[in-house]
Amino acid sequence: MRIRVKVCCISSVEEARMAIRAGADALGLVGPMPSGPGVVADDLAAAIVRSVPPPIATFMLTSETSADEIVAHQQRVGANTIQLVDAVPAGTYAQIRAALPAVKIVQVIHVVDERNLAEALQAVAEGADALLLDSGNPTLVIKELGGTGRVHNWQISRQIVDASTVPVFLAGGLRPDNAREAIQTVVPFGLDICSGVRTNGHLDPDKLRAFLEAVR
Ligand SMILES: O=C(O)c1ccccc1N[C@@H]1O[C@H](COP(=O)(O)O)[C@@H](O)[C@H]1O
Repeated sequence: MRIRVKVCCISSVEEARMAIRAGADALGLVGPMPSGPGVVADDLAAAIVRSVPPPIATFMLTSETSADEIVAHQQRVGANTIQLVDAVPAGTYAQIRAALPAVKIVQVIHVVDERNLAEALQAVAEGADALLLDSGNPTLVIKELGGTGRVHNWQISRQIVDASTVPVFLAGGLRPDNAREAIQTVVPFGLDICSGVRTNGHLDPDKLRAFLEAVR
């Protein structure tokens, strides 16, 4: 199966073009977050979304947890996919779907221990279109909701992939030199990458090429 690649933390129309030229299937735009290096303002995210041609998917990362705020965020940015980087109350997906029927919902699970398997299956049961397994720590006073550059326990991620009935993306500390091992260990639907293809915060065409070569 062809592994899908989502290039996250896109911060300009030029970076979006570079990622698409290199072979990205999806782009990530990081909204306001309690921490992390990849945040872009909503108006810039909206301009990037408008520049992206089909069939490339645009994922809007949101740390909002109420349906009204999540819907308002999507309406400012216009992305076709919402990536929820924090846990949301039961019933939130249904409320989002009622307001935005054409928009896909991806739930992030921050993988720490075996308890995350139940959390992942609950998100699937609630109707998430896909899962994304990352390495944040939402229990910190200042929440870490992604963009950590750290890998997590891939054996737990593999258990989630095996149990999930929806596609699962793997994120967290992925780089050109660990991408193949990640695919072999976790067998995800796709990989999601931010810091591993950047140099001094900028998307690096050489690292991006090396990553895509390693993956495909
Ligand atoms: O990048 C950020 O600033 C960020 C902040 C809060 C939530 C998510 C964020 N980025 C996402 O984190 C993954 C993993 O990043 P990395 O590859 O470990 O650096 C990234 O793919 C984005 O989806």
